[in-house]
Amino acid sequence: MSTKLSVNINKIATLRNSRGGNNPDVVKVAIDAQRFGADGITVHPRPDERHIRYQDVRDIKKVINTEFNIEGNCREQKFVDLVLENMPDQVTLVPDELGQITSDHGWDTLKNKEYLKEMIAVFKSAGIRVSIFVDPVIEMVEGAARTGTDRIELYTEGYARQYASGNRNSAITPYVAAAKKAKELGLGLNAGHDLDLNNLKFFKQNIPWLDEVSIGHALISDAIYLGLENTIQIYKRQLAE
Ligand SMILES: CC(=O)[C@@H](O)[C@H](O)COP(=O)(O)O
Ligand SMILES: NCC(=O)COP(=O)(O)O
Repeated sequence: MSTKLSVNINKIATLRNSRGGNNPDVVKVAIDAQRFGADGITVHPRPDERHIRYQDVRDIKKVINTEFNIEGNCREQKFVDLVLENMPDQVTLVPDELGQITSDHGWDTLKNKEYLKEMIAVFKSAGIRVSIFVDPVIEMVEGAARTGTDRIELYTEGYARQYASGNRNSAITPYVAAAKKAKELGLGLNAGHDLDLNNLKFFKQNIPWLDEVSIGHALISDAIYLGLENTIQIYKRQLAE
């Protein structure tokens, strides 16, 4: 089964915002990343617009010819409105608290079951595929299945940290178990956060039915040395059967 690579371009916007102009141009990068082989573009407009701005989402939507994935916290009505206005292929719901430096946990799908059911229904009724950000915990995957979500996105920072410390077999174990449970329950399966050129191939080899990975920070960092086209092609080769 092929696994799609969705390139998260948040960090292009970080660089652009650091000088106040429009260089690098996030719309041009979205066009080129797709031309270079990305199967999708992911953006994560945060409430403080530290990188991707709400207007970027509108501008990028116009140039999408692959898949568009918008990530964010549906507790922000502004985010919900932005998603419904721009109708991406997928929305990924992430339980970020304000002021987090990055996303660092999945949903408690047991405590938030009714809330998630309500919000997922809003997007699904608009025809948008829904994925929810989940830790690799069996009970959380089972809870996700009860919310009506189409997919889960396994939060992979824990895997990346353990892999980097040399414990790749213990790193992958909870993710394989969670992925098997998701498959058993009929959930689509995405993964993301801190995936990189070192750890991606092993993750895919152990979870071959993975639908999509969304990768940003490491991929954009690698592109500084290797070039964006070359980097996207190298990442895609890590996902090849
Ligand atoms: C949800 C997740 O883990 C990432 O997609 C997130 O978009 C990273 O956000 P930053 O780019 O703001 O670190
Ligand atoms: N959902 C994960 C994502 O879009 C990118 O995360 P990262 O590769 O920037 O850590």
